[in-house]
Amino acid sequence: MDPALSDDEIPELIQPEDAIPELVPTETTKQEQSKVPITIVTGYLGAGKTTLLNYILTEQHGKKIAVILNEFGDSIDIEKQLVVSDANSTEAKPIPFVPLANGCICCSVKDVGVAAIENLMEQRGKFDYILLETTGLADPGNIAPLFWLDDGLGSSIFLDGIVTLVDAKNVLKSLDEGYGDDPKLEEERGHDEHGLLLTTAHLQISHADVILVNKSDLVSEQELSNVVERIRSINGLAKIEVTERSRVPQLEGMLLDLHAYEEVKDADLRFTSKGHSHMDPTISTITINFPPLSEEQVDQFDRFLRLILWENTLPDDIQQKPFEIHRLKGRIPVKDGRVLLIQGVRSVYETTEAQSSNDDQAKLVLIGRGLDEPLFRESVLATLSR
Ligand SMILES: Nc1nc2c(ncn2[C@@H]2O[C@H](COP(=O)(O)OP(=O)(O)OP(=O)(O)O)[C@@H](O)[C@H]2O)c(=O)[nH]1
Ligand SMILES: [Zn+2]
Repeated sequence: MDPALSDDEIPELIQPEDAIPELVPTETTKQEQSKVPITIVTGYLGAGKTTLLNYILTEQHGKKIAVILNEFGDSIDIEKQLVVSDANSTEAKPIPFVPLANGCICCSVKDVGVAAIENLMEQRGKFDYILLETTGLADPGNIAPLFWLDDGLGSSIFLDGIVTLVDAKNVLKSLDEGYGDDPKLEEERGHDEHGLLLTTAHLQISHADVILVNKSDLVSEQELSNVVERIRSINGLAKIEVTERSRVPQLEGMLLDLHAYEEVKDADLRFTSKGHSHMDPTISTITINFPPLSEEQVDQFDRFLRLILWENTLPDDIQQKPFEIHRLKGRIPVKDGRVLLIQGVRSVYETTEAQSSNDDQAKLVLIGRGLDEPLFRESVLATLSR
């Protein structure tokens, strides 16, 4: 396990006031060599998660993959079963989970979860990859920041991305009515001022980097395209793939090596430019384009980000309705030639820099609840003109 870091050794992930750390391509390569990527797999009961994991464990991918099934995020009951696959076996071998000696209940899920995985690697040797399957009701927005943040704390694992499986036959019903088996939880998340329910299905879709629309054999082509359109309107950033029996056409980029929390590439933002209608009343993706920033505007823009992510409000409170941001990505060119690359999940965000680019417009993409695109655009422009 990593030796404890003293306070001044802990790298700050959020450092709006400080100098922005430089993102150089070698950084990623270095990280990938020394750290183990983790993909979080979410999806409601019966959507096909186990089918997906079995498929992966029997595919010849030449990787040693640990599959962790647990109640993560919903309870401290950290894990039930661990399955490790390696290149030479087609048989998934469950191994007993060794609890942490100091895994007491009052520790945060973060400490317990990340430390447990590290502990496991110490005992079993390093894996090439970790897949963490969450329960049907887990909100990935609570889990993702834990792994992402811990990456900055010298952890030996890093968050590669989130994959959400949906059941093509039932997902529209889930979005409209919730999963129905935990009314209390959905009641807590609440209805907005229009009486719209924020369901677990919404949360699993809005945080996803890849969405597998599974059980496509059970719906007609028309139903399938309705499902895809609805999902796209919620999450304009994710890759969407239609599957049967969870058979993804390739593992790389669909399940493994997603690089979803690394450098924001122009291509990552491409889907969102197509102008999708806001079919889902609860959650939508909005895109804001604006001109490159002057150096003086960089601070103003950062203040804007902090306000919308940390205070859930727009400057001058011009949007009275409450909103909620689940995911954020942006490429913001600065007139001095830099490009700011912004990644966020819930209230956690990170700004890195790339040198020079072809971006002639800044592009900020937000996924969340109650986001009013024209108001946000107006607000960004007003902020920058101060
Ligand atoms: N028709 C059809 N059935 C599928 C498909 N994918 C999975 N199934 C079946 O659906 C059932 C549920 O699949 P699982 O993989 O167990 O779903 P899960 O998400 O892992 O469910 P839990 O692990 O219980 O949370 C199983 O009987 C699968 O064989 C599909 O594409 N089409
Ligand atoms: Zn404790």
